[in-house]
Amino acid sequence: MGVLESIGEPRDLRGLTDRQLDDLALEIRDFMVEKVSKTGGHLGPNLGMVEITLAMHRVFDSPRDRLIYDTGHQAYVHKIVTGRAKGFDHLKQAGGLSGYPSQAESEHDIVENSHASTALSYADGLAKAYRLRGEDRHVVALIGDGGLTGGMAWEALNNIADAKDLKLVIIVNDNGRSYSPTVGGLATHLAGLRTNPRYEKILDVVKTNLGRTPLVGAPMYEVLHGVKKGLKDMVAPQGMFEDLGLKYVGPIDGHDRKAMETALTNAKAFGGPVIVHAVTQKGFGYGAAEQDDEDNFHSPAAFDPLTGRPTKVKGREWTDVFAEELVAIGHRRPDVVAITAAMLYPTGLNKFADAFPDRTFDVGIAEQHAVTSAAGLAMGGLHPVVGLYATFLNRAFDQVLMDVALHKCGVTFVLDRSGVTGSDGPSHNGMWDMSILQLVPGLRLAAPRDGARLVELLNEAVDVDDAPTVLRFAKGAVFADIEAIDRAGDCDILAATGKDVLLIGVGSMAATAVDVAERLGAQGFGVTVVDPRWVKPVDPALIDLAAEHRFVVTIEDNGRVGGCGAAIAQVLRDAGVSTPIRDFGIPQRFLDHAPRPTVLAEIGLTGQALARDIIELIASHGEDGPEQATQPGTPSRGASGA
Ligand SMILES: Cc1ncc(C[n+]2csc(CCOP(=O)(O)OP(=O)(O)O)c2C)c(N)n1
Ligand SMILES: CC(=O)[C@@H](O)[C@H](O)COP(=O)(O)O
Ligand SMILES: [Mg+2]
Repeated sequence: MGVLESIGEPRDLRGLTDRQLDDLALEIRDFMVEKVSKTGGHLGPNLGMVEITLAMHRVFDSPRDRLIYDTGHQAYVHKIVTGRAKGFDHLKQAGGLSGYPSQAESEHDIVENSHASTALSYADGLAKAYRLRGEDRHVVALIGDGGLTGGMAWEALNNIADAKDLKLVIIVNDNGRSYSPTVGGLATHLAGLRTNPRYEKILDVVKTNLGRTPLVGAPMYEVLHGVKKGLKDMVAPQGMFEDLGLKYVGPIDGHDRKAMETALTNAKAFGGPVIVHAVTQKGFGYGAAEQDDEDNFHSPAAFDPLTGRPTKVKGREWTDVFAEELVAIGHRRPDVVAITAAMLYPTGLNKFADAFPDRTFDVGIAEQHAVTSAAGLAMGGLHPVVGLYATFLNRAFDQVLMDVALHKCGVTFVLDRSGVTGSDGPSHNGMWDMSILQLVPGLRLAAPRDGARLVELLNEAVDVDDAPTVLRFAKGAVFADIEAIDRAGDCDILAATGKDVLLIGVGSMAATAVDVAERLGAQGFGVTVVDPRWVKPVDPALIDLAAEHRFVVTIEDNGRVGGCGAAIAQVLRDAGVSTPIRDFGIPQRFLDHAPRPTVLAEIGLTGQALARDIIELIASHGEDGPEQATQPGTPSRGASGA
């Protein structure tokens, strides 16, 4: 039996010998490669976290001491040593282990939000609470070098630097990468600390004299071992952390568990805020991940553990269509530039960067800065395209509102992973953008239904130079093109079999709307399916169309509250159109992790469920059947919207 099987809780780590702990580290790495190769997940970040996590749980007493993981994608080892190894067969699956910390799973977990750069703020608050309540508890916040490029982290550090008596240990897990190499002055500074020749020289002196120092006894060895391994603030190059007034310990080899334990033990004993700078390698211990320079192992899908190659061939994705079209636009529009917030490859902007390196800006995990910098770029005569995941735009809402829209800047935001993403859990669903962006005066919002419309709408968006424009599309395989059979205003008519129901399918839900129309047609109901293309502002053509139908139904892969359906209902009300309207979307709650199709079925956003609900809606209005005979011809067929 291996050591891993004997670990049911962190206390089981305390009695292990160094040899057993080294064996455990190897077993954990093999375990994660084997399990994640089947389920997919954040393998690269977690392979770099083995020794650090073992040291954290051996030095601190979780859950009395609180361990917080920034972004939370690197907490697999934490889950393994807190009794959840068996859950990895169902990692990120419906009812299975979450890919992030989860309070429902364990008393050892506290922060579930997967948005980066938040850990130090949580830690600041928690440590203050324990101090005020007189509780002798430590807070340990682990943050990556990428997470440290986020503004919130510096807001927290500014406060923590002043709080000398907070029992707070910050571990900077510096692997030099977010997805891609971490950028900016901070990354350069951290690299400087890692490779400072003065630090290396001192270490050599200590190392070579250690054996010959006549006075060296056991205690001295420990001290000097500590110095060699990083407890050397007297020799540390003057870093910005110390300039801030923060005690800094490091850099330390984050794969040397004993060195980490020594540093954490001393940091704990210090009794005030300490930064422990650990240097690790993303993917450490698994060759394919160590050599990964295109982010393939940050969050891989299932792969062959022997070769590291994906087991499923990915089809053409929404991201690919966007990436290719933006390069084409870039060739004809020298004013178009691109901004990424440390996600060059995941957003597809790596293609634009290859073609136009001087016109591509990676600002680090700094969405607020990305948006306002884009406003500056627009004020300077350029047209920025900001590529983000939809959920991460949430934190830059004020910048969109007051820095871009107020100044009527021509900035285009392209929101990937919009709608239900599913497996990455509640904080990763892109389900709020079409609600919050409704509030922004002058902003134009488009939701392409397929690849052809993505190309069309992206070109229309970059031609708008006096207002923010937004495109949003789902995660994964791009949907098959659905051609329009007619136009009404700027809207595409996808089916027209009668006037019982005007079915407005937004973006990825247009294909589902076509499916619903077919199901309703089979029950004799006549349906007009409309894809608005631009959902904000509401197209006036929808007012006339609504007035001509018995019912209006909207379907969107976004929260119902404040979504497109709500906006359309308001416009119809204001126009005096009394046609009953019902909006379908994501209910206002945090959705548990599960694959996208599973979540869509659970919340009723499938063709079958919607058709059933619409028939019930019609019946609830005291009208039981179709009023008009269904006109001949069936709607054009689209792919399923799942
Ligand atoms: C606000 C926000 N923006 C973007 C992301 C996407 N994201 C997830 S992990 C990651 C890189 C994190 O880098 P780092 O903090 O260095 O951790 P590492 O993966 O290197 O351990 C990014 C950009 C996010 N989770 N939150
Ligand atoms: C933790 C994080 O925010 C990212 O790593 C995210 O999990 C990646 O999502 P995709 O797999 O959809 O690119
Ligand atoms: Mg990193």
